[in-house]
Amino acid sequence: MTDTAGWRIVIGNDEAGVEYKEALKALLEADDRVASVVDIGVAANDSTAYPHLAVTAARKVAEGEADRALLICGTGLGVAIAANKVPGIRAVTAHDSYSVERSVLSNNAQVLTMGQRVIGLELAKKLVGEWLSHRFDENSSSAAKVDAIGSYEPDYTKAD
Ligand SMILES: O=C(CO)[C@H](O)COP(=O)(O)O
Repeated sequence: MTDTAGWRIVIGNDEAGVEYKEALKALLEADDRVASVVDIGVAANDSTAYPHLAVTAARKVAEGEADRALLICGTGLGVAIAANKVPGIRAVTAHDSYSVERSVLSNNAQVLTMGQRVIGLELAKKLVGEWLSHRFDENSSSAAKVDAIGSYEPDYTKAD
């Protein structure tokens, strides 16, 4: 994202996250800091397992179609674990203000996940609003540490 363009966000959920996905999607769509919202989540009667939608969303970020992803499941945990399987993706579950801030400023996480069965909706909305205001500083002391995370990713180009 450039300073002026607005975030391109992909949002997703499994059947345990439908209600919050709808509420948070509406919040994002009404926010001037957001350029676009792409919904890859499932409907209430769709039992698609959370890893599939998490990886779909994470791939959109990894491939540059979106800047960030917001994923909702029952706990937020499964979608984070699955999204982190996509090379280049840093996905975190965060249900408090400080963790949301540091997920961006320390970890340059592009994917935020939350659990509909864990956090109240009003707090989730507040945190998503805060999330939009945080931007990673590539010149910060955290940048080398984030690079170090990437250095542990498998390099498939070296496969025999
Ligand atoms: O929270 C979930 C995964 O972390 C998901 O919404 C429910 O998963 P389940 O407990 O395996 O049904």
